[in-house]
Amino acid sequence: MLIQSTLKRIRLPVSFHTSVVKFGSSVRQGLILQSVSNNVYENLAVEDWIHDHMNLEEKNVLFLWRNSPTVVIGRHQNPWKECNLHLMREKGIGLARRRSGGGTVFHDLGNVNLTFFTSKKKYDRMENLNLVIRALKELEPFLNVQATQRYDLLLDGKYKISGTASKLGRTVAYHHCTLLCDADSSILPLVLQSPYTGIQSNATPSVPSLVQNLSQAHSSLTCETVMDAVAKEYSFEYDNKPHVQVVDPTDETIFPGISQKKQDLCTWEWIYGKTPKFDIVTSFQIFHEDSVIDVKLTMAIKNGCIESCSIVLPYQWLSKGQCDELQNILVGSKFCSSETVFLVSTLIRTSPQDYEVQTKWNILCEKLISIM
Ligand SMILES: Nc1ncnc2c1ncn2[C@@H]1O[C@H](COP(=O)(O)OC(=O)CCCC[C@@H]2CCSS2)[C@@H](O)[C@H]1O
Repeated sequence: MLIQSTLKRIRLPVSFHTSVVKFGSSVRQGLILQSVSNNVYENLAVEDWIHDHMNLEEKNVLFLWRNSPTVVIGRHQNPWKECNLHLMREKGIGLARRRSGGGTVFHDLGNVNLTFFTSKKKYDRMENLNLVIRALKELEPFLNVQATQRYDLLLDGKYKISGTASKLGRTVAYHHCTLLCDADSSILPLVLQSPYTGIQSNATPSVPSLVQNLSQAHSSLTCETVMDAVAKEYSFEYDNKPHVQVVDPTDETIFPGISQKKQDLCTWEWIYGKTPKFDIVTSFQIFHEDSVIDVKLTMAIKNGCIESCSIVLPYQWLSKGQCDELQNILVGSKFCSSETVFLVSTLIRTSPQDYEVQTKWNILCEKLISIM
């Protein structure tokens, strides 16, 4: 049966079989899946699942998905360098690290994501982007949209409407790209602007651009019309009737083992801990009881954990021993505000009833968590 050649290691349930059969038995097959979920971790888990389990030798897959407001960083990026984590927490905007490389983008329900899965041999980003351009031109024939050498899509030669990233496995590959249709363009530049200074890192930097929504150019270009048009063009490419299979990424009967994949993508160890090793070299001032204290902070952070920490300040303000106590408690801990608050409050509780020292540790703790 066809399904046996479709799947390498797993068995798909009946609902999937039916849709697969619908696409006939020709060698060129294109399956279109659309997620019902707006949860970034669930959608990234679908990508992982298809990458790990589907046989893409005789079948290409297009996955369409949208997320609630989230910043998505590349595999080798530093979130503290790429975005404003405080603003994101304040606004309830999530953070996800994807498996592919490249830069940082903002997603919300006005942004469509397209993932093109193929065998490694058939992987061709320009072909996919040309398909997207054709789809957009079906909707608005005079739309001025071009692909660049770095696989961005530009509107009117100037405004980025799509960014690309990809993952090449041993035999399979995927190319995924965004399409800004009607995203929140006022928050986008604010969340992608890091307020933190003094980060020294070799992590992949993003390449900022001027962005625009497609709906701003033509009100007809909404997420729905654009997704439909891309699905139509993709079907046309594979001589299929346009048929989009709606999938639920939490359905273990369709995607066995997917909840574990989602869990992996949600962990602190993946999102923050995978940040390439970096240093923070910075200085700041503390205003305390009519005096100004100059503080120099140097930290090395590896796997998201503080490997070394040096706080240099006038010892008349905080003795060397008290300063060392603070440094020592931080070394080995996560570079994370909740962990730092917990550790400093533990330090305060175990110390003698010295109110002045407790206040000073608290002030330093506030400064530290402001950069986390
Ligand atoms: N949603 C979206 N679409 C297009 N461009 C964006 C978007 N958000 C931000 N930007 C702009 O791109 C740069 C970063 O460009 P840069 O080239 O550095 O990175 C990318 O493009 C990565 C694209 C990843 C696509 C994946 C597909 C599914 S999961 S995420 C950023 O500073 C903004 O100026």
